Amino acid sequence: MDNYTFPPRFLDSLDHEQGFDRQNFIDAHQSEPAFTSIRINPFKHSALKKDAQVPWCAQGFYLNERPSFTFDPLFHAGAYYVQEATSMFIDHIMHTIRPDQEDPIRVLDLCAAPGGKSTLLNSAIKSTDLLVANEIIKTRVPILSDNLNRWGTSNTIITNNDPKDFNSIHSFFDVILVDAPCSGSGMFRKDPAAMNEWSEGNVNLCHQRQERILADIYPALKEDGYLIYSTCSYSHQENEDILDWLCTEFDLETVRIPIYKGWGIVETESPVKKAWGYRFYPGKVQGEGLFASCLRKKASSGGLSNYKNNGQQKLPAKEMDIVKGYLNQPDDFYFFKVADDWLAINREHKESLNILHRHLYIKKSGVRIGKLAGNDLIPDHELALSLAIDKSVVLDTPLNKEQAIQYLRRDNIDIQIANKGWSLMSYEGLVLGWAKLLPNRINNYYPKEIRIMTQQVV
Ligand SMILES: C[S@@+](CC[C@H](N)C(=O)[O-])C[C@H]1O[C@@H](n2cnc3c(N)ncnc32)[C@H](O)[C@@H]1O
Repeated sequence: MDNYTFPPRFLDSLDHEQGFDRQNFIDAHQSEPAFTSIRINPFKHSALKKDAQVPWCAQGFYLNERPSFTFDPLFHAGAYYVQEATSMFIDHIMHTIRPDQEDPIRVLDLCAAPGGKSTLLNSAIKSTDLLVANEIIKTRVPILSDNLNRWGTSNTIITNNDPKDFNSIHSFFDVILVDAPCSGSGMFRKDPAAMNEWSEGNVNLCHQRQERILADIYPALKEDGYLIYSTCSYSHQENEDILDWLCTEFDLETVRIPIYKGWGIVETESPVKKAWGYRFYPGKVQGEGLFASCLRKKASSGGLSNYKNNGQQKLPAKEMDIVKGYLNQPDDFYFFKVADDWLAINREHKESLNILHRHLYIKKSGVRIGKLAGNDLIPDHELALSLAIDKSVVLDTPLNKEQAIQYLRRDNIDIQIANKGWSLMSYEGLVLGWAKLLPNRINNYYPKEIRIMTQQVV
């Protein structure tokens, strides 16, 4: 990119940063293309074409060319997520702090939309662990839900809360990720227009907001629990200064994450408390700018709160039997109803769900199975994408690529049908959604909010 003009004072502000090489950084912005990378869904196997491996994430891969993801049915089926390679470092942190199978944990992704790091965390934990994915901005919750629905797991709760709403939930989470809103300089190569927004004043405002968010969420972290903090900014104030502030104001200690020299990641130390941080500079790594760090809450910082849960819905047993019939391992689930909808979440999370319900605004929990009309289930789209569905009890219609795109557009599907009733619509063995097969037509139930609306460029 030839006409790359960094904001005045931006490069000067980085000159003293550890590992910053001005010329190398400028060259990377002017001559290197932004990289395309995907992270595959370990729960949904497919024959995806992958090129080189992202060094710090076993499920991360670079693609030599950027395909049209919108027109790839495997993307809509949740076979992978398109994510910055550097963001995948959070996977390495998760595997470092939790190498073995232990007791179930609760993980919070506080600033979650659109859900890149939530799907990553979801892959890094077990189904007996819980993920709470929170997004403060209401209009950004649907994209977060869509991405997590595609991932297919049933151990996630999505909330729409301000960080301060978590203040009353003491010592609840074992891991909290704060992927904070920031000044965004790490994305300059992908989004040069963002350069016009950069100013020292904005960096300052971001710093203040980051402190507020972290102070609000701190009580919700358990003793011995981990706080992962990341930004896509290069500014010292939003990174190392925040670490110094955290280690001064709270009972937190720094956690060193092992890295290999060949990865090109710069390890930094905050000036006062010597807290470790990890900087990713284009030119040194194949990816965009990122800062990540990990802290641990000291064990002496106050006792664990005990939560009592007495909540139990009275549910009609006959209906429950019908609903259970659609899941693979129904005994692994706790079933509940919200209005007319039947939902299920991994049984271990019943108590957490009831506790969170008292404090937070829950937008989605576990998997929405559908509504009953008499003895028939009107299945929900979430059930189709879920790993929990028992495919042997429903019809499954395999589609070729052209038919899959017709389906994803909610167009008529060009196919002969022999059966009648609700059917999964699949592509290369992965489910895209539901359709109702009728004697002389197919009713397409792909949700209209997420249908493909653009024209394919050939
Ligand atoms: C860097 S983005 C998160 C990206 C996301 N973690 C991912 O990997 O896809 C920061 C998020 O913080 C949210 N946010 C903005 N202001 C916030 C605030 N005051 N408190 C908490 N979150 C905020 C934004 O809406 C945005 O979704």
